[in-house]
Amino acid sequence: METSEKIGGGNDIFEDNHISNDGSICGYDSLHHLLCANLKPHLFKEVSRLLLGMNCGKAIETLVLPDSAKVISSKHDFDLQAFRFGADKESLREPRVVRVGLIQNSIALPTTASFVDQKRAIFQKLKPMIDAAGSSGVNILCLQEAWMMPFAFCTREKRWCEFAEPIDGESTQFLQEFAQKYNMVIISPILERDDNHGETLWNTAIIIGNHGNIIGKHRKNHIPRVGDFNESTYYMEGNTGHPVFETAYGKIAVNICYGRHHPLNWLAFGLNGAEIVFNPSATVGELSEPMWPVEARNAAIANSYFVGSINRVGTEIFPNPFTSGDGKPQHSDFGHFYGSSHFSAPDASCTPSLSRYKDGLLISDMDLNLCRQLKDKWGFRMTARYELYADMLASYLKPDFEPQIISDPLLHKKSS
Ligand SMILES: NC(=O)NCCC(=O)O
Repeated sequence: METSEKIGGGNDIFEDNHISNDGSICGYDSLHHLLCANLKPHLFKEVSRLLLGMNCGKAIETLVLPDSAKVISSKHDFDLQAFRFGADKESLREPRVVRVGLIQNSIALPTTASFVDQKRAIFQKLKPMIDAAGSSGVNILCLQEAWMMPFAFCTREKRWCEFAEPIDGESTQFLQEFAQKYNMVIISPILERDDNHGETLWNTAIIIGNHGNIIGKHRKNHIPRVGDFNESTYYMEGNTGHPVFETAYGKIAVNICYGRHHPLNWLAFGLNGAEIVFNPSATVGELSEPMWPVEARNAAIANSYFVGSINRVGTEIFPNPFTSGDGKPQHSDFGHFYGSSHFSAPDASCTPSLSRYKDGLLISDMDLNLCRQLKDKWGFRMTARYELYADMLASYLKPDFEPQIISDPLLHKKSS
């Protein structure tokens, strides 16, 4: 197919490069829907087998949600999808099914509104979405990276630091009520201000327990220095290691956004025993979209755990134009945050993604027994050569490290 050929056929909103103005791909809100609408059913089934994998030998099943959740989603116009990952029946262990939710959202007011109003409006927008999760019986809910503010870190302007909050600040208090009301663990990624350490800033995920208590926090390990992601102007690499939080519903961890490009970061959460790792993110189409469906799925496979990937949606326009030292003309937005939140499972299956341009709540049941079943089947944990990797890393860290390269002796021989 020619690259300029229109996959969906003759829609005026398409541009030659297939990126439409409304954030959709060729007028569809996800790749899944694009393929479903344009492939014959038997082709769509086969393509889905490869793109979404198989869970226990079957295509991933959808889950029926209570009408109350559907009513809230149509009233507030957000995407609502639900699936279920099964596991094989075991003789000695009962299934360990948890219901997990991911929320993706755009900001609620222009970035020129007062900071107080912007934050309040995001709270208002999230209320019905969290209620829909709660009334659907979600046990663990994760929000997107820095959910309580616009992702202003492209600008390098320091005034956005005002959005930062202590661990027990207003965003946490707002969510604690829902955690208690719905007996739900909530992961809240915020811009943190650490008052006890000189009022420094961090990019932090707070884990709120199902009784509304704060279980702990994790700070983003890897800070991007790519494109407009000028985050290192605001905060440093995290100092909390790779904690796994044992909650009422399973062992969970948080790999914040750019950390998903680092396989050893994923590995460390696995070594500490995580069964579900969340990847709350803020990333844009031009930069990372081809990587998005690959990295989380690979991490789930390699580490025998579930991954919940969340990305914000929409285009956020900032008052003052900025540049990022990459030769691009000055501009006032990051580009389009493409949503597409989804779950990946250790058996290489994954859910379809939420919309590329709409707020959304994605829910999935997952039987955590699948993690050990995959360890037993593929033996990745058992066959890994940690002692070799440890030696390699120890030697790499030495200033006199030399790469282990064995050159073809004929390479540098002078021709006679
Ligand atoms: N928020 C963040 O770390 N974004 C970096 C860009 C990316 O990793 O896709």
